[in-house]
Amino acid sequence: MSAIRVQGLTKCFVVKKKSAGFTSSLKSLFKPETMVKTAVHPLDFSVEQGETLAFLGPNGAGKSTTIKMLTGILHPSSGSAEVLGCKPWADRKRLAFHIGSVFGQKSQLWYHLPAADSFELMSRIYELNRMDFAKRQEDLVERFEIGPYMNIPVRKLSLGERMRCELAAALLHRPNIVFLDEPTIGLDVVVKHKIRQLILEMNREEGTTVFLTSHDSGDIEQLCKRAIVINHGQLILDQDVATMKRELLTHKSIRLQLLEDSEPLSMPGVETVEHTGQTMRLAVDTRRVSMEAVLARIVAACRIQDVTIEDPSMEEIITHIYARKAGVGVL
Ligand SMILES: Nc1ncnc2c1ncn2[C@@H]1O[C@H](COP(=O)(O)OP(=O)(O)OP(=O)(O)O)[C@@H](O)[C@H]1O
Repeated sequence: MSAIRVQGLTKCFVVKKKSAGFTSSLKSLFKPETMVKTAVHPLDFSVEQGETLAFLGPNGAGKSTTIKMLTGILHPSSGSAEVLGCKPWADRKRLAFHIGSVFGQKSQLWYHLPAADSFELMSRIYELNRMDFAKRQEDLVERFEIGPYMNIPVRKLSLGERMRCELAAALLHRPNIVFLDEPTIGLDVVVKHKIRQLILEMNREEGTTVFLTSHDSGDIEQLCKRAIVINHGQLILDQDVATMKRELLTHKSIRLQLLEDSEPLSMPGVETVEHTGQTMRLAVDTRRVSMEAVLARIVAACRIQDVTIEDPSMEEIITHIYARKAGVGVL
């Protein structure tokens, strides 16, 4: 059975037109002119129960608007959506018992209360049986290793500690689907890894469907089997992540800050994009050379002060998708 089925889903907003100049601004204050902005064009896709889907797109592409329609927060302008057999905006309350959500930039835990109090309140909201709640909480606390933080006000926790509590809270009522919006944003590498492991574990063991938005290609590669890319509210790619990785996530960028001037690095599969004094930027074609080999070569050839490794930006990936559709190579 499909966990999510979307057909011709659209969302338009009526927005005020911005006028330039003092007179026009004054006029629009009394008689505002409006225009219709289409945030989501007719969108069609479905997600199977237990799937792990990355829902991607650049800023303003329409991801949050789509998630808001799928969780019942927004009514669509047209089209239909079924989430676990419910029409989200009509059955919002019923659906809330079966879905969970984590928004990396927003907390669903009460900020001034310890997480334990939020868990208690949520158990009442979700009408959990006392015994089930106690057992589930114990399991999640152990699994997410959040025992030491449960009785500290959430505002005093580090971002990583809070995110583990957030995720555990979202899973308290055993949701069939979790909507994760940038769940690892701002976290360090170790905590990111831990959070990803926990999400995968829940997907494997409880069959939880994962609907993820992220700008972090590590989240996409490690968590999801399938990716949908939208741009300007339109679906432009629906493909498995392994293929996407092979075809689109093929380049990494290495930025180096050196302690002393060095010769340009010459290596097959590595292009020096920028080299001024002690800064260097390299583009690595990971199909031709492994990052391990490139980093080993850099360490042998240069004295490094700092190194940053970046994945292609969402904008670069989108340019590539369009170019590929048009039959032009870009990378
Ligand atoms: N309530 C609203 N009123 C008017 N326009 C809106 C409203 N909500 C969203 N939009 C517009 O709809 C478009 C899609 O926004 P949305 O927040 O869905 O994008 P997004 O893909 O989630 O972006 P981001 O990655 O930056 O969060 C944007 O152009 C945005 O300005």
